[in-house]
Amino acid sequence: MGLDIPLAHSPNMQSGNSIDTTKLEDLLISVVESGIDQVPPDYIKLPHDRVSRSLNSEGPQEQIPVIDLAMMEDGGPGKRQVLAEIVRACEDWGCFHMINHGVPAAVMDAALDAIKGFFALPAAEREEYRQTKNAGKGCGRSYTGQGVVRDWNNLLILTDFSGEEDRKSDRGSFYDLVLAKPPGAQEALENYGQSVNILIERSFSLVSEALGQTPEFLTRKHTSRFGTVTTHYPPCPQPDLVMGLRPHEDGGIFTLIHLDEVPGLEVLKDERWVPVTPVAHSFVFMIGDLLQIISNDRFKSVTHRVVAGPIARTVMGNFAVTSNDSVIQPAAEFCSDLKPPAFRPVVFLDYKKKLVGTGTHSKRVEAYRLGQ
Ligand SMILES: O=C(O)CCC(=O)C(=O)O
Ligand SMILES: [Fe+2]
Repeated sequence: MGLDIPLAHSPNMQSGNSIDTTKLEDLLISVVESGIDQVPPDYIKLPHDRVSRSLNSEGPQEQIPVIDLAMMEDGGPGKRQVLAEIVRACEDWGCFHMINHGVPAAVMDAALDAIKGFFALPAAEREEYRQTKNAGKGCGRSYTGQGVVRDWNNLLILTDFSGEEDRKSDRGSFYDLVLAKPPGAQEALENYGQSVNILIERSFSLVSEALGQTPEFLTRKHTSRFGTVTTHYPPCPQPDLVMGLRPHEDGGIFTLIHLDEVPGLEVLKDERWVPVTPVAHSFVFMIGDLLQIISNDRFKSVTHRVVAGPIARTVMGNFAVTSNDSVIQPAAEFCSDLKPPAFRPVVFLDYKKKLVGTGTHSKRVEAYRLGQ
């Protein structure tokens, strides 16, 4: 979202033109359901953009850290320990599994079941939720644009991140998309939004403290907002030719990814791709680009990708962002004579418009580095 939506996938922002590409073609999921034993040419990546198995098959497989927020409950020492673990995970990995985070397992299950239920609807019913031109919500695909090799996924965008205007918070609903199908979906998603919102606020505080600041540090400077983009990866007959989701960093402050039980997510560590083993009812916390800028490179956004596989996979990405007019720049607290600001300021709305690379990966945040 990613944004490209957030951060990684914003279709409107990616296209840079006014062609309503989402209306011109069938959804990938519908193509797959029609019965194929070969992937369509539009999805075949150039060899250097494919999954290179040899890179991650050597040596013992490391795992991203698992951090248990329940350890904070007894007060002082527990909280210090959790914060120390968060600092270490953010510095070493840029991500970690967060468990016992307060979002009830039943709420997580109901929301993910609603999204899976949507993707299991008859094709004609899914079409009612197709993303249309100038609406950054609904069912579509990531990384539109001419000449772009598609990624092996479909999105269901619940929050419209593409607008020039910030969404009003008084609508009584967490999400822009109203999902009437399958039955009960909207209620499940509203419950989810309410619970995840609390965890997002808590995470803003934890990250602030992990950076050695007060719990309000980030939200005093940057209004907290969050939105949800769900991604479905249909079963793929030739996974080695495609990419579920290309390498990218999320363009928000941080992301909480809610995985199902099917593997596929990989994070880049020390130039090696490390598969993330799903942990039931965890959220995978990932540092986004804005936090890298604000922390002046102390916490770096994590590069990640998704490999396709023979089994369908569905995830919910919860993107912590800020208001469109928020100016993102290295905070004075992280700058000194020895460590001058590494990035020039950028307004969040402008950052969102910055395209993610269409082929070989390059970090978006580097475009704002000073002295380049
Ligand atoms: O599918 C996943 O595990 C990750 C999705 C992702 O990276 C994104 O939506 O930005
Ligand atoms: Fe992402």
